[in-house]
Amino acid sequence: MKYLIAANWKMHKTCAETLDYLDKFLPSVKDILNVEIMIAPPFTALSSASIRLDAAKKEGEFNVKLGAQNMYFEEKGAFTGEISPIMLNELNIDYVILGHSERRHIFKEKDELINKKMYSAIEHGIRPILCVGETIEEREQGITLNVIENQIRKGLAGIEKDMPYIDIAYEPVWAIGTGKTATPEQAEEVHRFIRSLINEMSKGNDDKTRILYGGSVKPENATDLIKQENINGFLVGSASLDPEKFYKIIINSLEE
Ligand SMILES: O=C(CO)COP(=O)(O)O
Repeated sequence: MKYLIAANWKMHKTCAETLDYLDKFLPSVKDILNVEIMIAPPFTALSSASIRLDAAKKEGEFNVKLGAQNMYFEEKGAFTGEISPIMLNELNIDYVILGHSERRHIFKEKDELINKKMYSAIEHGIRPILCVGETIEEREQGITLNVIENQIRKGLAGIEKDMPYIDIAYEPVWAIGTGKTATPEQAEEVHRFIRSLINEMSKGNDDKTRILYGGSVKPENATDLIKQENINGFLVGSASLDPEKFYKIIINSLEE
């Protein structure tokens, strides 16, 4: 299984800034083929980024994929402000991030909605990354693993058989954008739990599913985190906004 190092830019970068980033970033990773790299810019920059990546692909072997940060589950209709899987298919989007903690907490997305989106993404050939994670209050109450199990069971309800087309990101809410990273041991404890849960749910068919860690990943902590047996890549927020830092995270992850 190739590890996945993914960038979630959140609500950062215009089209022009995205193209400028790709001009700097793409040449630096052109020979890195043993890890998969994904970038998820905002919706407005997806079309330009898709054209730019397509051109790069034609120039040679290439390992950078494009992701969306969200999508709606319907194909079309009266859903003001939403983006459909068909629209993402047109732009050759490979991945979609679903159930991110900012979607859950700021926009009040519930597990049932996230499950419909997961189902729809798989139906349309877009690989979903299901994000899960506990708040600091939940960690302090000692219910971290219950929260994670609940989010995964509800998020994957009815699609356990599709595990080979799904990745999961563990992002503790208290570590996102705070500079506080889970220690490698804290992260590994949850990742090990997720691995055994999805192994059980999919009846052993989980070897193509990567479990990514997200939450204040930086070049300085990437090596120790990726050494953990059940950490199969990263979902990086703020440090991915700088092409050099994101490149260093990738390089530091490869050393192990
Ligand atoms: O939410 C994240 C990625 O999806 C993590 O964000 P930070 O890397 O900024 O903590």
